[in-house]
Amino acid sequence: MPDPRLAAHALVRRFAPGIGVAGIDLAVEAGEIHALVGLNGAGKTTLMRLLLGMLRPTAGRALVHGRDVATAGSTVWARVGHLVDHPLVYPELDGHTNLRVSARLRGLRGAAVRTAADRVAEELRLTSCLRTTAGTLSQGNRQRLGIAAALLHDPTAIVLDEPTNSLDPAGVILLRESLLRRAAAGAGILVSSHHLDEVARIADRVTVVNHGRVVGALAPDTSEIERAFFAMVHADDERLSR
Ligand SMILES: Nc1ncnc2c1ncn2[C@@H]1O[C@H](COP(=O)(O)OP(=O)(O)OP(=O)(O)O)[C@@H](O)[C@H]1O
Repeated sequence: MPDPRLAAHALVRRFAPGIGVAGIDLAVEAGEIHALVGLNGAGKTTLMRLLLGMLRPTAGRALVHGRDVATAGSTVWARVGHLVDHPLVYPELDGHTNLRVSARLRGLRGAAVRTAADRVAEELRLTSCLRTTAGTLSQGNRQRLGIAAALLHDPTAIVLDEPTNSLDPAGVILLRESLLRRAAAGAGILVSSHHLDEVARIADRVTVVNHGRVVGALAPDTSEIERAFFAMVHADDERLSR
């Protein structure tokens, strides 16, 4: 079996005030949408930042396309797309220039830059934002632009931290369709969300994180998935408080 697109092996990240990630094993396979759910502060963003090499682990390993993130080279990162923390958007540039800059940063050159920018703008219905300075866009349109910048080079490993934040219902649907299409084409996608209904619609696997650890998995077709989520988290809290 080929390497997972993304993998965590006994990943730990401690911070001075406490623990962010306390020993997580996780894999995101090709063709899969893998959702991370957890309460605020559970460790989802920290795990994603470790998988993207934005944070160094205290212990354990993070792999992207089978390579340790600490030593992965530019050809490996050129096949990764991410939106973690804030959309990677330059506020003083217009939408189209932002997309072209992103394409270049991802290694695209020549005519491929414009083609990729135009295609993703069409896919995420961004055409009306292309001539507008990004800093003056609404929060939701800035988020769409950030998602477009993360996806325009057709990455095979995708990491999106709460991508539906600020999106309107039309944006949520466009993102859903885009991720399903990309997974069907072989991308491995890790996505965090607080919207369990949306997660249930798109995810192949739902991993529940609590206090920096994986505490279980929910089948996406679980009826009353919110109730099942809270039951799992509360059971873990109870175990820890004993
Ligand atoms: N740079 C940092 N310095 C200190 N502590 C941090 C840092 N980053 C994260 N933490 C802590 O690590 C824990 C996990 O945070 P993280 O942001 O990963 O959670 P999360 O699941 O993404 O939460 P949310 O749903 O609120 O985005 C929290 O206790 C947080 O305070």
